[in-house]
Amino acid sequence: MQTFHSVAAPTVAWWTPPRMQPAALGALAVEALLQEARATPKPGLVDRRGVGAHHDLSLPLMERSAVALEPHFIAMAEAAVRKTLSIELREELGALGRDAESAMLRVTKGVNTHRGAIWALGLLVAAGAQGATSVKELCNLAGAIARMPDAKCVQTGSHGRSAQETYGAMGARGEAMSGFPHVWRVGVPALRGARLRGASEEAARVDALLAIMAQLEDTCLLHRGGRAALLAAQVGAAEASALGGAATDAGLQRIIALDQELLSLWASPGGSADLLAATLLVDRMEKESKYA
Ligand SMILES: CC(C)(COP(=O)(O)OP(=O)(O)OC[C@H]1O[C@@H](n2cnc3c(N)ncnc32)[C@H](O[C@H]2O[C@H](COP(=O)(O)OP(=O)(O)OP(=O)(O)O)[C@@H](O)[C@H]2O)[C@@H]1O)[C@@H](O)C(=O)NCCC(=O)NCCS
Ligand SMILES: Nc1ncnc2[nH]cnc12
Repeated sequence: MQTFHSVAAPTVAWWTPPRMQPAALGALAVEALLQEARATPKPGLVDRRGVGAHHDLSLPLMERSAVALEPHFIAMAEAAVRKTLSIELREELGALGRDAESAMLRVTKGVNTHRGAIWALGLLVAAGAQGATSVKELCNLAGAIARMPDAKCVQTGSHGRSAQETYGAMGARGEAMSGFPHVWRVGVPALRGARLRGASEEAARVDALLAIMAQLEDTCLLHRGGRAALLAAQVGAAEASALGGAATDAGLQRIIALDQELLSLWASPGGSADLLAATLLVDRMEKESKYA
């Protein structure tokens, strides 16, 4: 009779991917902002066609602003490497974010190009620096950081705040504190679904924006045009998606019609644009962490 000698199973050390380095995280954040700004056509927004519903923005200005933010995203990632998830980390990120806003205003000569994006992408970069790798982990950890108090954050009046008071909108703060649901549950699935259907990368990015616009309570739209503007954007984006999105003629026609509608309302979905950038960032961070 054959005897079997027991062989001790090799102890499997759970392999954890090395954390992405702050410099790499900063570069990915800027790349996401540049890809967002250049994606075309985006209803009401700055893109390669023009300036959308903005008198003070342009594609070159958005690009200069994005590039100027790289050292600030790196600094946020470095802070998240040095500190554990704590109020101290939250307060340091808040201070670094305000520094980034000041740098943005210096580069843009006072124009608000990326205030919301600094907030969203800063939190996600910090989450990546703390070792989160999957899309969901990144959004969950960024949400946990956002929910921490920042005693040094002076609550000034803002368009988002007034939209919150007038319409009860959650805004950028609420989106982050909820763990970026419009990124992991809406933007990333739309981006990856469009790619799987064979859409070009640019069309997939526009489709991700449409999916976000169709569901997001964007305080930029509320600030500019109230509920009418928000509804026009949500309905138009949903219709464009249902017609096949940016990879189809019918979808493109509806996108251009929506662009005209938003221009006539002088309304711009800046918050949705930020969450497209956040979608592109976490999509790439997850990929990079698999091959780190
Ligand atoms: C939490 C803060 C972002 C402050 O938020 P709050 O809502 O109080 O202040 P706002 O200045 O209104 O910033 C909100 C910006 O966030 C984007 N956004 C809007 N809706 C949403 C949403 N539902 N989810 C996610 N993000 C959203 C949007 O930002 C983009 O649009 C801006 C450009 O568009 P534009 O229409 O030109 O905007 P304006 O120039 O203001 O209006 P006009 O005069 O032209 O009509 C641009 O910012 C894009 O990024 C909203 O604008 C955070 O900034 C904060 O707390 N700051 C204080 C300092 C701090 O602690 N920072 C560090 C944190 S790590
Ligand atoms: N492409 C864009 N156009 C207008 N506002 C924005 N905020 C962030 N990205 C934007």
